[in-house]
Amino acid sequence: MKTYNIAVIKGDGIGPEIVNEAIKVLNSVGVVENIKFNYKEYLLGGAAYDAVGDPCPDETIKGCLESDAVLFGSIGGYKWESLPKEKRPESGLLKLRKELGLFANIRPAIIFDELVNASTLKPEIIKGVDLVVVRELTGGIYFGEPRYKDKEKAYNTMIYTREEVERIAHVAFKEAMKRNKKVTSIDKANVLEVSEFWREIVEEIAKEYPEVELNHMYVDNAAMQLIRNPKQFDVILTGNIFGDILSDEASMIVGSIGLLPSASIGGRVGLFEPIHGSAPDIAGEQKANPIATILSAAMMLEYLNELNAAKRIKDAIKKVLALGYRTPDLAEFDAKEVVNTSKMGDLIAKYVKD
Ligand SMILES: NC(=O)c1ccc[n+]([C@@H]2O[C@H](COP(=O)([O-])OP(=O)(O)OC[C@H]3O[C@@H](n4cnc5c(N)ncnc54)[C@H](O)[C@@H]3O)[C@@H](O)[C@H]2O)c1
Ligand SMILES: CC(C)[C@H](C(=O)O)[C@@H](O)C(=O)O
Ligand SMILES: [Mg+2]
Repeated sequence: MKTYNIAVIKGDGIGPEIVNEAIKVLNSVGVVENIKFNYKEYLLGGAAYDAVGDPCPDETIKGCLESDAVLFGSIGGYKWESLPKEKRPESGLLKLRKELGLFANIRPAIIFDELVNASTLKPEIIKGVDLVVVRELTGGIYFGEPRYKDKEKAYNTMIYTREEVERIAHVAFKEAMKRNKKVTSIDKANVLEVSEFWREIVEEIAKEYPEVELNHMYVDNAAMQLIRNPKQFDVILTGNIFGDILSDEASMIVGSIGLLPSASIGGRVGLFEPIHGSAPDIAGEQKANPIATILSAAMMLEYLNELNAAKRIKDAIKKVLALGYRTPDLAEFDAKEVVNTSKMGDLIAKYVKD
C-alpha cells in the first residue's frame, strides 16, 4: 500500500465544506486503489489570523514543505476586509505561494458534455472546449516593488525578470507538447514595456519547442476571443493578474466557477486548489459545488503519479453529472435532482468505486 502525507488547508468560508468532500472522495478512491492518505491540517487566511494573529503562520509553511502535497480550499471573507493588508487572508495565501516557490498555476477549463447547456455560450461554441491557463503565480504586479498608498496617490509595479518569464514559458510549452501543441501568450505589449519584454522572451523559449505553434494576443482581445471562440485555445500562457482574470472568465464557458480546479507547482511540493474563493455569500449553507476541489484532488493524484485513481475521480464526476445530480449553481441545467455539497461528495465517493 502506498502512503502519502497530505497537508490540508481548509481555510475560510466554503473552504471547510468543499475540502471535506474532496477528502471523502480521496478516501474512497484510496480503498479501491490501495492508497492511504495521512492528513494533517494547517491554518491559513482568516482562520489563521483569528487563531494566531498571522494569516500565514510559519508552522503552515513548514508543514506544507514536509508533506507530499497540499490540498487547499479557499481563504477570505467580509470579516477580515478592514484589516491592514499584511494581516488579510489574501496576503497569507500570496505568502504561502511565494514561500513554497509555486510559480506556475495550471488551470484547466474542460467542458463536461453533460453540462453543455450550463454554459452562458451556445452549445456549438463550447462543445469540446479543452484549454488550460498557465498563469505565472509568484511575480508580476502582485509582488512588484515599489508599492505604495496614501491619501493622494497609490501605485503598484508590474515587474518580470528574465528568469521568471523563461521558467513559466517552459511550463506552458511542455504542457502544450502533451496536448495540442499550441501556445497563446497573452499580454498587453501594445502599451506595457513589461509585456514587450515578456513577448520577446516567450519568442526565444519557443525556439526550443519547434513543434509548438505560438501566437500572441493582447489581453483585451483575449477576453473577447474566449467568449467568441474558446476552441481556438489550447494552452494560454500569461502573467499573474491577467491569468487570474481570464481563468474566472473561462469558468463561465464551462458552466460554473465551482467546476474549475488548479495545480500550483514549481517548488518542492505542489498545492492543489479550486480557482474560486471562499464564497462568503453561501458559506455554511451546504450550497457550494465541491467539484472544483474534487478535481483539484484528482490533479494532486496525477502529480503523485496515481493516474488510475485520478481517472476514477474524473469518471465518477462525469457519471454523477450524467445521472442529473446538480449542486444549486447548476440547478437550472438538466437537473434531475438538486443536491447539497455533502450529497454531491457522497455520490462522487460512491461512483469512484465502480
Ligand atoms: N484562492 C482563494 O482562496 C481565493 C480565490 C478567489 C477569491 N478569494 C477570496 O474569496 C472572497 C470572496 O471573493 P469573491 O466573492 O470575489 O469570489 P468567490 O470566487 O469567492 O465568489 C464569487 C461568486 O461565485 C460563487 N462561487 C464561488 N465558488 C463557488 C462554488 N464552489 N460553488 C458555487 N458557487 C461558488 C460565490 O457564491 C459568489 O457568488 C474574497 O475574500 C476573495 O479575496 C480567495
Ligand atoms: C485571493 C487572491 C489573492 C487569489 C489571486 O488573485 O491569486 C485568487 O483570486 C485566486 O485566483 O487564487
Ligand atoms: Mg482569482
